[in-house]
Amino acid sequence: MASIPKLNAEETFTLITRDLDEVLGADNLKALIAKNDRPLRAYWGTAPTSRPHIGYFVALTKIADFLQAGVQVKVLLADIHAFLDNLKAPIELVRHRVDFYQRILISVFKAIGVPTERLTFVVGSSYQLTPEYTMDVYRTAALTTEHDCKKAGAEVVKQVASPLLSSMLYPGLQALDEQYLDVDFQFGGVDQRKIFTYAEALLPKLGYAKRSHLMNPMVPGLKGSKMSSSDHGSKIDFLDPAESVRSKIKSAVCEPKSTPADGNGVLAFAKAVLFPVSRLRAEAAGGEGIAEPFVPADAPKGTLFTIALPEKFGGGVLNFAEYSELERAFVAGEVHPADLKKGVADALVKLLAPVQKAFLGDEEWQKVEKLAYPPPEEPEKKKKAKKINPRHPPKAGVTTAPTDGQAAEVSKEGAEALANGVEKMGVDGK
Ligand SMILES: N[C@@H](Cc1ccc(O)cc1)C(=O)O
Repeated sequence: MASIPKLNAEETFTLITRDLDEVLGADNLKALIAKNDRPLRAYWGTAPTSRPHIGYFVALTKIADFLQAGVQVKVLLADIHAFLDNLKAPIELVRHRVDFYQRILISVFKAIGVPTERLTFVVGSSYQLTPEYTMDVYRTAALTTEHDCKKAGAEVVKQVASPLLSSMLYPGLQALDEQYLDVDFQFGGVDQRKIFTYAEALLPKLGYAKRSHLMNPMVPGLKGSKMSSSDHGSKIDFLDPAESVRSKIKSAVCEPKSTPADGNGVLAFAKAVLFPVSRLRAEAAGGEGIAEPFVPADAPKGTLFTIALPEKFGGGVLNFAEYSELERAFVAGEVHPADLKKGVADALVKLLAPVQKAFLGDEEWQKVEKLAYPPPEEPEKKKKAKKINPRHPPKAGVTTAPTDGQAAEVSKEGAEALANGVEKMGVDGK
């Protein structure tokens, strides 16, 4: 990243907050910037659950802005949060995921030109198990109603019919992290908003300072809804091969003349990811520079996104210096959905190429990936292990043969259902 000429207070604030959806506590940040007696400190946290998808580009690109503005940034790999989130994954598995996430995040940061040596990676359990932190978890529990926990976690914590107590602790721990990571602001997607406002109310009650909160917009999934880790058709993973990236974009929702507000996920992705990443690359190349490799070297100066038109329709290239130009042209019907998709797929494939190359050239990382995301058990075997003779159903409270390495208790309802010959099992709530 090219070093930027020293910014004044206003420019610093503008750079820190550009492209964001919302800022809570802006005055506090402005005051710290104006005081200018130490660098600002911030963190972004991620809970290593499912494979990270390309929606993460938004946050990672924004982190590049923070670094450019001189902010010291910590990346929290929130292993305990992943464990708490109704995941039912053993903590050992989560630890492999931490390893996987750290590798992939570093690789993606490098792909977009972020100086990773200026980031500090912190694993949650490295400080969340100390007596001080633990006592603060209890203090938090004693200050928070069940209603407030549920409300705070509604958009973040996995919603299930019968939530585990662990999922209630999740927002409180996230609030405490601001204190223990010693930051001025926490950064995250706008989906974290309810946890952020809860943290603003909680920390002063514990005698700690209220922090500022910066929120990036969410990238809609390719089907027009929020990009979600559990919806495979709507999300593209960082390690998806080029063919799969192309075919997912091809089948994405992209009605002619529609905008992101109408649910056009392809345009929304160009807006939230491709233009900002490209701008970052152009800035790194020295302001006037070209955002190679996304933009061909011979494109006019200032081009951030190009669409190569098919030869059979006359060929040629469309160049865009700003997202608004692309949206205008698309809404005017000057750009066909198929061409937009092709342009977006070309740029994304180029963006992901170095990440895949790094993965394929790193045996250690491949081993970690297998440990972090073991292939699902064969359905045949699973069925066998779970089979219980309905003539001799286990009694309530009796432990059955474990199916996934953990002892499973049969609930009263489950035992009754079995005794009645009902198929559904009440084993361990699964
Ligand atoms: N809640 C964040 C993860 C996170 C966990 C702990 C934190 O302190 C911060 C962030 C997510 O949805 O991914």
